[in-house]
Amino acid sequence: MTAKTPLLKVENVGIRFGGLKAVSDVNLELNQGELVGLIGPNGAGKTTFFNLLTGVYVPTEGMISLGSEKLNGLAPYKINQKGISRTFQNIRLFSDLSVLDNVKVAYHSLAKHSIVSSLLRLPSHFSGEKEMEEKAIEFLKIFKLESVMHEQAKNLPYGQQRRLEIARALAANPKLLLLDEPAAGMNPQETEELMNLIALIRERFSLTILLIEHDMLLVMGVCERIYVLDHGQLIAQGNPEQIRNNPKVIEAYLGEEVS
Ligand SMILES: Nc1ncnc2c1ncn2[C@@H]1O[C@H](COP(=O)(O)OP(=O)(O)OP(=O)(O)O)[C@@H](O)[C@H]1O
Repeated sequence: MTAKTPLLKVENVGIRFGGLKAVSDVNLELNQGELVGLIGPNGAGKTTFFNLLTGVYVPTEGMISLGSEKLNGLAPYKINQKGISRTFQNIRLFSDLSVLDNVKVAYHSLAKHSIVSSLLRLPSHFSGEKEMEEKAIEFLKIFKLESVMHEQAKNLPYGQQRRLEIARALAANPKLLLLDEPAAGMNPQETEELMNLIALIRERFSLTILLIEHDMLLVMGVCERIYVLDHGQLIAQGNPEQIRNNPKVIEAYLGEEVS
């Protein structure tokens, strides 16, 4: 990939559900290392767009590429292996497992030791497990979850569950991280901590991040560029200042109080 090749390229992508065009003719590019927002009113198609990027839905039109690889039609686990990870609007954790095991499970798909060595309990199985546990604990430190690593995930306060979800997504070592409303349900202090965490992980893991979020303080505070969806179509793109002052965006979404 040359410096000019975008990490993610989305060309004229759309999907139809019966008569509804949930996403239509979307063009979007993300460069390596960018932190970009995706905003829009309820039902605009934002989560559907993430589902298209991650292979949950196959586009009925257009092309999605990660670097030089086409992603259309690949199964979600393949797309994950190629470097796209996501979090969900409604938290999806293994609620009865410990915090540590939630991260270890995410590592398993990448583990070097083979199924055969695991089944036969060969030395390589144990060294692989140990390495995985050490890595998982390192992660939990970054997310300030080390002190609760033996708690069941379901017993964590909401803000910590959100952080654990991001930690799990990162365990797959993605190039591109898709965050679907990570601040939903958080109080202002948790949201601010999350903002700092997003900036930190972007630096630390050389990530590219696409962020769906309704909290405008968060979006405007961390994103370099923002795309705006309305009724499945992109109606604007630009830096936070341009988006804040765009009349179409104000009318469709932001309302006059934000301008
Ligand atoms: N599998 C599906 N079958 C039919 N319609 C769907 C399906 N998935 C999404 N839709 C429709 O597509 C449109 C876009 O929904 P989507 O959830 O992507 O919006 P959103 O921008 O993420 O909204 P919100 O901010 O409320 O999460 C909605 O009208 C929704 O009902």
